[in-house]
Amino acid sequence: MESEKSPAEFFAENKNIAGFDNPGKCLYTTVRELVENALDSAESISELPVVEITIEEIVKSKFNSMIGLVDRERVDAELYDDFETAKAREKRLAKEARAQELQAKNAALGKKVKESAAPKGVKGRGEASFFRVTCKDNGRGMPHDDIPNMFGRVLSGTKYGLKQTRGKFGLGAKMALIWSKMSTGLPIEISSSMKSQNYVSFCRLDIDIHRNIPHIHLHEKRDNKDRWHGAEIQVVIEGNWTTYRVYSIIAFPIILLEFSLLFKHSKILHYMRQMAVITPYAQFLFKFVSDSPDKNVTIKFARRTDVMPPVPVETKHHPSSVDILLIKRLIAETSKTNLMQFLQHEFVNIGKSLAERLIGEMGPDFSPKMAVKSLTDQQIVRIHQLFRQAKFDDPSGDCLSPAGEYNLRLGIIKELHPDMVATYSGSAQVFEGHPFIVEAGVSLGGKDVKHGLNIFRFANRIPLLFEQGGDVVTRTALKRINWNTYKINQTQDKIGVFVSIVSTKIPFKGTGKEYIGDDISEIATAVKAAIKQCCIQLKSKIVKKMQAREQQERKRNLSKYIPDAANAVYDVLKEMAKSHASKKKRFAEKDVDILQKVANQLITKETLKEKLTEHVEKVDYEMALEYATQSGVSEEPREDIYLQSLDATSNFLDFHSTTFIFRLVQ
Ligand SMILES: Nc1ncnc2c1ncn2[C@@H]1O[C@H](COP(=O)(O)OP(=O)(O)OP(=O)(O)O)[C@@H](O)[C@H]1O
Repeated sequence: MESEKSPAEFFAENKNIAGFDNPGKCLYTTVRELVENALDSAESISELPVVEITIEEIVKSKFNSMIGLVDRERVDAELYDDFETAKAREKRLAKEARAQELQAKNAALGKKVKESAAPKGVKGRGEASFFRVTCKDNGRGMPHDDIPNMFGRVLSGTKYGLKQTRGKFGLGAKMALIWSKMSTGLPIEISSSMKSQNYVSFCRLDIDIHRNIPHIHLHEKRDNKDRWHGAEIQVVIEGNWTTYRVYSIIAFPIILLEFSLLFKHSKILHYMRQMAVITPYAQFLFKFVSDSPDKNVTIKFARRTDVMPPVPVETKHHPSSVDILLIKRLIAETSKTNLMQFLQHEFVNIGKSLAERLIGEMGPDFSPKMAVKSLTDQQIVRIHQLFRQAKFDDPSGDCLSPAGEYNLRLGIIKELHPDMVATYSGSAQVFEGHPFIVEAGVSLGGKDVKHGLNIFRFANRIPLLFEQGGDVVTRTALKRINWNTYKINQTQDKIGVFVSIVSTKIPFKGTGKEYIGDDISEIATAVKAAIKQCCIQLKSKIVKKMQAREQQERKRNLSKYIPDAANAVYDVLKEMAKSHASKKKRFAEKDVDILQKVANQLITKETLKEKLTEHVEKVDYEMALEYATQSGVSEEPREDIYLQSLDATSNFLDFHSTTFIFRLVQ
């Protein structure tokens, strides 16, 4: 018997496509999807995002009581997959303890800590943990009646226009709901309120996977006393939280180290940190809550700027970017009747005269007035072929919303505290009819940065954390940049490479859409150029720093010899003064003056030391001045200082000088 699969069923069976491959990834992807929806929502109403994410671990017994299942003790232990004999357990624990000790030692010595440091749980599928994930935002909210369909129907509605979006599949929260349905059977809870709405919509629903329709448990309006607007989504899923405070067990004293280890083990925290880099205008509060306090984490990623990139705007398709299916869809959905209007209105960069020329070129079967909906399959193929071969102006990048050089720089400084940073923002370019912009940052030094290359990749302003190896950014940074040329040591220095690509189409590779391939030469070239631009800026800073260091060293070396030199000169003067006193030798008038002062102790060793020190200082100052005038004071490395007001609504008054801006909060 033939049966048809609903889209929801299809994704339930192929959840790896949407990033739900294993419990760890499921928790990660759920958080990601909710955070990205929250940002989209706040940005869509130009509200500076405030996003709160809470992951609450629910132990199995608590979970069972939540669903009304009586917890049963294991009776027949050997029946279970994770059964371990007493001897095997002892062996494993000893091995783990040894590994931890070694780790602590290595970490204390500043050695690289292997990622596998987390103690592995015992083998078996029985390890399931449950998590309540809550994400609250201050965004647009959702219309009361639309909520069930927004969350409970996969692939609902077609997006007609084209624009830069954070999502990869248009599945996001729905996939999280399907996963909760599959792993815990619990519904999703949504609270939402739109601006100036006097009620909060509350909806508890799950999805009828077979019929691909929402199954509503409760949908009601509640009081909105606080005039809140935004959304709060809560879902309970099976997952895995892989952060272990390995060293807290053996009371390792350095908190900072613990923090960096935390980052090492948690993709979610990595993600949050990278999101904070690319979204410095948002405030994130991340909480992990469990029954064991040493596992709990609260991290606030503060907002550092009020400057938000513009909202990406919808654009029409570029003729060289469409395929046959898309042309058919555009024909089916267009409100235009004839071919001429269709070409002019449904694509960018086809004006009236170009439309006429194109139709002429299509052949005698085509005419400007012909009904567009009457085009045959063959005729559509002809149009497609012509679109592929004809020359069109490039699409403009105006519809794109890059992070902005200022924001990228701020983000890097606030999250990594590097010693040096350079950023660059390229102009819009095109691949296969899609505009794209590459922005880059390169930093040196900083907090929680390992030696060598640390690569941070962003696509449409979301961090990409998996499948780094094949990515165009990784490959370019590793293979096509000669770091030595820029006085950067590829293995010794702590190098941060940040590349953000925005486009109406990100050419992701792999089923998980976690990396951008290296095969699109336009993108590869732009990435290389952007990184190089940063390196060039850094090189001049590095050279200046080196010169400054040399100068300092010269001063230090000269100062080192001052006591000896003063002693030697003083001894000579003393001898001369003696000779003068005993009239053994005659001296010139002006020397006599000095020698008398030496004899009368008006010039001492100390005087000489003082004078020499003064001289070294003076020479050093003069050289520094000369150097600064030569290289231009304005080009001196300048560090930005940010003062954050306590009250975001305050008015500012800025004092501008050539070297700083002072902002007064009124
Ligand atoms: N926090 C939120 N605030 C307001 N609307 C939301 C929020 N989360 C989801 N939505 C609405 O629900 C819809 C469905 O969300 P979902 O994540 O399933 O798909 P998507 O956002 O369209 O796709 P993707 O997440 O892959 O970009 C969204 O398009 C949006 O309109």
